[in-house]
Amino acid sequence: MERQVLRLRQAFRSGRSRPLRFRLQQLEALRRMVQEREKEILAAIAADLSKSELNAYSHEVITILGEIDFMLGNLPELASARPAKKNLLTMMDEAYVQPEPLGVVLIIGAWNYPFVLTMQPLVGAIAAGNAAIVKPSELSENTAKILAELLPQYLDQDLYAIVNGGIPETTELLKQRFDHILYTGNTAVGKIVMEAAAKHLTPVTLELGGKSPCYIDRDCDLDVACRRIAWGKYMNCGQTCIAPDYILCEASLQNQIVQKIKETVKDFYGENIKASPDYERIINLRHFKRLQSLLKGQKIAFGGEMDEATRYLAPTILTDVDPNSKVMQEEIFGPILPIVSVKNVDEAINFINDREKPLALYVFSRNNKLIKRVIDETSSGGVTGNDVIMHFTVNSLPFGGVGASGMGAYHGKYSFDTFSHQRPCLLKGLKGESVNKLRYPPNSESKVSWAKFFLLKQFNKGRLGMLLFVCLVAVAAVIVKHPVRSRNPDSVQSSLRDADLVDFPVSSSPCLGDTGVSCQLNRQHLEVNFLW
Ligand SMILES: NC(=O)C1=CN([C@@H]2O[C@H](COP(=O)(O)OP(=O)(O)OC[C@H]3O[C@@H](n4cnc5c(N)ncnc54)[C@H](O)[C@@H]3O)[C@@H](O)[C@H]2O)C=CC1
Ligand SMILES: CCCCCCCCCC(=O)O
Repeated sequence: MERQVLRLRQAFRSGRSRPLRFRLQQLEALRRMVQEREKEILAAIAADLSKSELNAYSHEVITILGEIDFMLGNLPELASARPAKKNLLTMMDEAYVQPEPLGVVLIIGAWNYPFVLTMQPLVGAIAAGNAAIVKPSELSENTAKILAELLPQYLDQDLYAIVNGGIPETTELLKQRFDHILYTGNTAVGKIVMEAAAKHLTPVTLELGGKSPCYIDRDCDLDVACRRIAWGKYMNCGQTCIAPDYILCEASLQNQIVQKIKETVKDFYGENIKASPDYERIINLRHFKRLQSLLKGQKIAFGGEMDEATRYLAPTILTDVDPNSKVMQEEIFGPILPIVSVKNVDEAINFINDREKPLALYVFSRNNKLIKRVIDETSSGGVTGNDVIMHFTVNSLPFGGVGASGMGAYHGKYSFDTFSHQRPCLLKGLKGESVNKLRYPPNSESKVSWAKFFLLKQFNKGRLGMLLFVCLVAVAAVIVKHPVRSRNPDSVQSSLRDADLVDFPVSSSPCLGDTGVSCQLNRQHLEVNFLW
């Protein structure tokens, strides 16, 4: 492992990953991989999640193609230096922010969208000019295997590597020094990752989970709301980090919601859900049993059927759910939808704020003011009003959690920024020492006062006037000493060129007190000297 990281670091040090042309070429190669090997990729995802290839395409492949296209189209702009605003002391200098790659980054993915959760960060890492190690989840073993096979065929092997394995391999990997780690997965492992990263002071992006609430207001089109919620909850068999975890609504809406979701499920998956190519299975027996245990003691208003052999768990709705029950204590990550009743929106807001900050928050209402109010008075990684999941698909929005649901964000420009250092650059000339005396010892009241003028823009009218006056005196002095012979601009210039050094010890002037300013005009330029 150590040698592998070293190999990548050496390749990064060679500077190969930095030129824009190289990054674009690698991104194009990645796009070629997705297009040319689409069948194998879809088959792997499908096998891991008992998913149709059509769903594998629309849940995963499409996102990656979109992300690559975004980067190819926007990289020149994202990677270019941005001019920075200057202060009075640096106005003659060059100031800009230059994004630079971080170095060797580690991407640890989860199993539920095994292609998206590893490849989307990789697109950002390549775009930003880094070397990267990708560690797919061992639970989605087919995707992990196909990635290990395909990536070296398309990408630079010394800069981008796949490491496969489970906890021992990841533990070993985490001992190495990286320049950034982006981890997707559960909160408990997130803490392990962060602890390991801390040993090297490695910054982390943690894409974690949580219970994403979904509030349905009384003033709402319930048909539309229930259709959208059913889509987001039951897609990938509920194994989506931003799936609506539970519904909050007034008790009177409960039965209608159950009825409408029930009808939608029939529309989506037909009478025989088990036979639907659009309905997936639970990833493994451990998760199946965990979900089974969440149903104990609950009122199942719809669904609940299961088959351990195939890890089938039907789309399920629980009603009158006690907020203290187990199903409301942990992220469900399965096709179980509890409904918790609240009296009104105030109680819903309090309910949300009494718990950990979720990864996503959903609000359904005809009343935009109510939606805005819920957004203003709560916190979550992301929000979608009158829909679910969809904020994930907008790559101009940062995707990430807050508090217990994670830290940092990615997608589109935010991926590029996550894997870049925004390096501040200030380029000065070697002239202007007279102004620089302001910051050199010994310090004085007068220097501090000038520093305030230059850096805090605390204009003191007298001081500003004095500065203008000094400049005027300087120009006047030149003219007196070397009268302009004609109005021809060329001769004015030659008069200035010929000028000897003109020196005005203005500080000695009684009217200027301790200003400490003198003016000099030499052959090249007028220089105001600060004699602090
Ligand atoms: N915020 C987001 O974008 C997403 C968050 N998630 C969250 O991820 C969770 C589901 O994923 P998991 O079951 O955690 O996926 P997982 O079991 O695939 O684990 C994630 C990664 O952590 C590694 N790992 C596991 N145990 C480890 C340990 N002890 N030390 C070091 N590495 C270890 C695994 O090898 C894997 O690569 C849910 O909570 C879900 O909400 C899932 C997808 C997206
Ligand atoms: C058009 C639908 C695309 C949905 C993709 C959702 C993947 C999110 C990853 C996650 O939340 O676990």
